[in-house]
Amino acid sequence: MHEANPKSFIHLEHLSIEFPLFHLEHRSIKKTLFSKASNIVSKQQRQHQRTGADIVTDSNQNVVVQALKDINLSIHAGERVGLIGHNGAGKSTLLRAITGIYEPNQGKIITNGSIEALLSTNAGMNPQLSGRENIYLRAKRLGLSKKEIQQLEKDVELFAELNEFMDLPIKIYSSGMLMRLGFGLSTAIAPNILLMDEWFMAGDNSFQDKAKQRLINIIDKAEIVVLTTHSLPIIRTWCNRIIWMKSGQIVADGPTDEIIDQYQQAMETDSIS
Ligand SMILES: Nc1ncnc2c1ncn2[C@@H]1O[C@H](COP(=O)(O)OP(=O)(O)OP(=O)(O)O)[C@@H](O)[C@H]1O
Repeated sequence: MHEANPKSFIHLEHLSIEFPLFHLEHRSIKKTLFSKASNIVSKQQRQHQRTGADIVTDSNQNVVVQALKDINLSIHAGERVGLIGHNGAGKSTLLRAITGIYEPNQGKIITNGSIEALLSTNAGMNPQLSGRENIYLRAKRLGLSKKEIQQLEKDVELFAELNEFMDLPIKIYSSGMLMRLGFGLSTAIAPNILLMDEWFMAGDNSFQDKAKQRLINIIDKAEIVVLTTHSLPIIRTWCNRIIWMKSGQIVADGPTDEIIDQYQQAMETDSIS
């Protein structure tokens, strides 16, 4: 396990993110949407296992999805955080906000330490460029030296096993080939802060084993890990802190066993009520 370095942190203050639904401007569509939404909400008010964020109108009368609502949170070096909650609770949005993909509507995101996000297989890659050129592109963004670039290229090439396809544009790759390249690139250099949206594993069995080993390697080296998953065994194995989200807000935050117990109790109560 990596030794805790007090320098890495994630600090979120009053973070809110809304997604405008521009195509829903027409009055009748809004009306239909809200009559449906209010029915769903009233049915689900007692339930923890709802789906999706709240849909509201903002002060300018635009229809928006409230993906995150006033999140206050600090994560420090040594923490392995699992984000849990229903589909659409805001887990991925939270990770994307930390990486800087989404701008906050309100609040602040302050981070310290290099960040790598395993969110999608082709994030940050240019489809017109070859696999090799995409490696150079990433290396340039990371500001690597000539020697480091050579190491990165060798490492990713060996891992991805794309042979002559390495020099062809990635737009012609199959999804499994893209996964090999994207995963190889994202896991080549251990970041201080590792963010993972579910555990992505694909391809044949030998690829899965290799991928798992690579993932374990960067998890061990990272000072902070934040991952979203619906798998409680994965969370129990890897996380020392759980943040339980519901409709864009934090419901509970604490040590893994404590929060998982609360979560399971809530699920049982819902299923028998
Ligand atoms: N680009 C977008 N435009 C509009 N709404 C969006 C957009 N991205 C996400 N949302 C909405 O924001 C809410 C939160 O989504 P998010 O992907 O963060 O949920 P999640 O907790 O990761 O869900 P899951 O467990 O299903 O992956 C959902 O209601 C989703 O529909």
